Amino acid sequence: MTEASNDIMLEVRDIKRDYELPGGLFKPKKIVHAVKGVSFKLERGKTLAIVGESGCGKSTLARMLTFIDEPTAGDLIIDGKKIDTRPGQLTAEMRQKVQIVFQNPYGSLNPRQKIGDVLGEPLLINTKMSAEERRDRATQMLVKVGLGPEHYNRYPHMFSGGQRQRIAIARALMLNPKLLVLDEPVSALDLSVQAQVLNLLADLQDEFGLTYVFISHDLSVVRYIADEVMVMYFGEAVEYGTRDAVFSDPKHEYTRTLFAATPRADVDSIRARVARKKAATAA
Ligand SMILES: Nc1ncnc2c1ncn2[C@@H]1O[C@H](COP(=O)(O)OP(=O)(O)OP(=O)(O)O)[C@@H](O)[C@H]1O
Repeated sequence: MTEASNDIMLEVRDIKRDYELPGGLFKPKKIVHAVKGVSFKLERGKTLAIVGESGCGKSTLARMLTFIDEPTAGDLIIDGKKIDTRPGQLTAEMRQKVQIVFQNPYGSLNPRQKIGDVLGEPLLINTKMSAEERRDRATQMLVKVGLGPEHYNRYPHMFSGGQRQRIAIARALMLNPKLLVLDEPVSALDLSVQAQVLNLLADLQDEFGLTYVFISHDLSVVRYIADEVMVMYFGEAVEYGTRDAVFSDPKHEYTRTLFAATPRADVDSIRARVARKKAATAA
């Protein structure tokens, strides 16, 4: 069913997610309203950053966008199609269209799997490609993310955190997705490595026309990467607008507090690093 304009990659309408915490003998069961009705539209090729402190519902939203969690209510429209989020209803095509990259580059790769197999697995499961075609595509993707063909036969422990995150990004791209949900993808990395991975994400976005939902608690990163910003607070979107509008004129008290708590130097230092890195790459 076509529902949205062609320019819109992702539309979320009043999405909610409740969790039921079991009660005990004398304790009634409790409902946690993790996401309380969030709506937004995101154009193709753009980045929406979702920001907020721990427990505000960012990861729950990310899990709903990537079909890991079923919404309690609300609609999800991806690439013009309304998604039937009930278990077992999702098409393989839609599953391939949306991929996720998690925060922890150490936990997200199987230590016993060679990198070539990590990258080849989605192709093995979802396509009819031959072993040689899978190998070629995995090797090409290694190069795209700034690694090399020589890394194909290595194991995850042989890589640094930044390299592992590059591998996780490569794996997410193997099936040509259109939408990438990045859940704190650089939070576990050193600042200089963060800048490199952010640059890589920006380059890949340009090259493949990707749309990003970028979850972060780090305002300096958000300021660099986002076209639009949503601030979540206790499961609600308390602020939503273009990056410049949100940063220059935050409407909600919580956003102002959040901004006041982030030293300006952090923002400037990461921007400067990214600019230096870009200049060095261009030279
Ligand atoms: N599976 C679950 N069962 C019960 N409650 C949950 C579950 N997952 C999340 N919650 C609750 O929902 C709320 C939102 O959690 P969520 O993990 O989405 O927040 P977050 O902003 O991503 O935080 P963090 O950055 O710490 O991951 C929290 O109160 C959390 O305890």
